[in-house]
Amino acid sequence: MRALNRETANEAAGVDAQPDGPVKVLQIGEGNFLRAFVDWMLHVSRSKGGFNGTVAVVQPRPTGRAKIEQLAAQDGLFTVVTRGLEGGKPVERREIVTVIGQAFDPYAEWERFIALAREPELRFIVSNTTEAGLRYEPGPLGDGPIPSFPGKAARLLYERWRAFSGDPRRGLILLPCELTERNGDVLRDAVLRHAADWGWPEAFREWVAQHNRFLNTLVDRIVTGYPEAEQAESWFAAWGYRDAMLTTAEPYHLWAIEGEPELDDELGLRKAGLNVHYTDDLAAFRERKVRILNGAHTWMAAIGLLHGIGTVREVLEHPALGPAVREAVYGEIVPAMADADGALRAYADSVFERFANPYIRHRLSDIAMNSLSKFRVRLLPSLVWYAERGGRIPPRLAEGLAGLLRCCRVQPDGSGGGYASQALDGTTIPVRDDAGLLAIAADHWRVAEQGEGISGAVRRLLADERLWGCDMSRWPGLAETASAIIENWERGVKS
Ligand SMILES: NC(=O)c1ccc[n+]([C@@H]2O[C@H](COP(=O)([O-])OP(=O)(O)OC[C@H]3O[C@@H](n4cnc5c(N)ncnc54)[C@H](O)[C@@H]3O)[C@@H](O)[C@H]2O)c1
Ligand SMILES: O=P(O)(O)OC[C@@H](O)[C@@H](O)[C@H](O)[C@H](O)CO
Repeated sequence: MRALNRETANEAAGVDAQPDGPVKVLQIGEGNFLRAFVDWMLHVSRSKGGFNGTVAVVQPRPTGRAKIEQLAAQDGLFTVVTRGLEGGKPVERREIVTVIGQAFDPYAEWERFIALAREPELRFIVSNTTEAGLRYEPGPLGDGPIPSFPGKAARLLYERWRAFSGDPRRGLILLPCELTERNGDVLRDAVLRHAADWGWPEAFREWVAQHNRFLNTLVDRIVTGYPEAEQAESWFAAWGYRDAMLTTAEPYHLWAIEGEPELDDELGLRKAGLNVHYTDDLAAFRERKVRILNGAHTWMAAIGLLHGIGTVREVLEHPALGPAVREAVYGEIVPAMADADGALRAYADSVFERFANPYIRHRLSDIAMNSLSKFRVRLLPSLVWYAERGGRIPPRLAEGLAGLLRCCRVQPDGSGGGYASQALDGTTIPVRDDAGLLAIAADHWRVAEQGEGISGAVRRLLADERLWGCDMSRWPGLAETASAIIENWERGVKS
């Protein structure tokens, strides 16, 4: 069977996939989420006469090369299957997204990347590099590729400023989708720091600050990536083409953008009927989503993997872990939020309904990627709320922390840079996280295992501010509670 490309899209699905129109969006990130969220939205808008440009996609890290090459081999096309309940009725929709005009590896074609800055109609940069990628990383400026995402964005803006002689009308709108709090502000600050590090003129920095917009945004859609092989094969047989970039997603989607409604004139998203909000108060959207939905995910990922469980739904159906995650959310996370009222509980109800979507299998191993930085953003603020009040240690949040600490009992996996941990039954779990942070965690466990044992490892880990941005070992009772949970697990007392 033939692979998806312009020709097969036309023959097998009657899709005219000639992405014409100027490059208006540069997308830094080839991941499932951006493709099933931003690209899918722009595709919907374009098909309704809204957005009238194309997207150029590059990957943020060298490791994304295989994906970007696959996307390029498919002429930028990929399929999104939306599955779930809409108004109580099951839906399964297939769409071939046709908005990507080019996909290339910026590490292999750095000049081509820089040349995008000179595209007159370029207007937006969208990104998703996970919370780990949206970070200022000092480094030298050479002629070649810049490793970090903010560094790449800075270099690109500098080129644009030079190419258009600082024309205020050529500034860009940056829409980062990372789940970092005030992601637009973080990106702007990192870009300006790079500009200062690299000795670029004050006039450039002024142009960046005054004529480019770094908008804070909040994204919400459960995107579950490539489905199980059996499901994929049966779809391919029915569709008449194969698609290695296929991704599945739930029907629910929300993009809240801190900016004025007129932004929609260029994107056409709201006009196309998509659930996009332009708002001056992103905080409320963000807090409830990151703490409740993502917090529950991060909690389930570590504990579930340790217990040999593969998906979100299986955690919810587990006799002990299902009630435990609900207790974590309703009993500890919701009460620790600013407006702990009925609306938040209703939101939590809707989140558990989405988790239970019978059509999606959300893999814990996907959710677990970069769990250390996710924990800081998604669960730690709830834990801090209790620590600051000096009350009892919230047992379920402590359990989530214990799960993460135990998952971080890692060793190099022999692949040259990778790390692996072990589930409670001794099965290997690959751990994908920042290599520097994993090396720190591995070291604490290694030292403690020479005599101090689990409680020593936990104390060392909690005291290390490089992992959490604070010293969690100072919170009375936390280390003891987390150690006792891990010791119980190791003794065979499962959650
Ligand atoms: N999948 C979802 O349901 C969903 C929903 C909302 C938000 N998100 C966001 O999307 C991110 C990626 O999820 P995905 O489902 O697309 O996963 P994915 O594995 O398909 O893509 C991950 C992307 O992040 C990049 N990345 C990872 N670590 C990085 C680092 N340290 N520096 C730079 N880039 C890095 C990868 O190169 C890749 O482009 C999540 O962390 C989250 O912030 C995902
Ligand atoms: O995508 P990640 O890896 O940042 O986090 C995993 C999930 O919590 C996340 O993808 C949610 O499904 C998503 O944020 C829902 O909008």
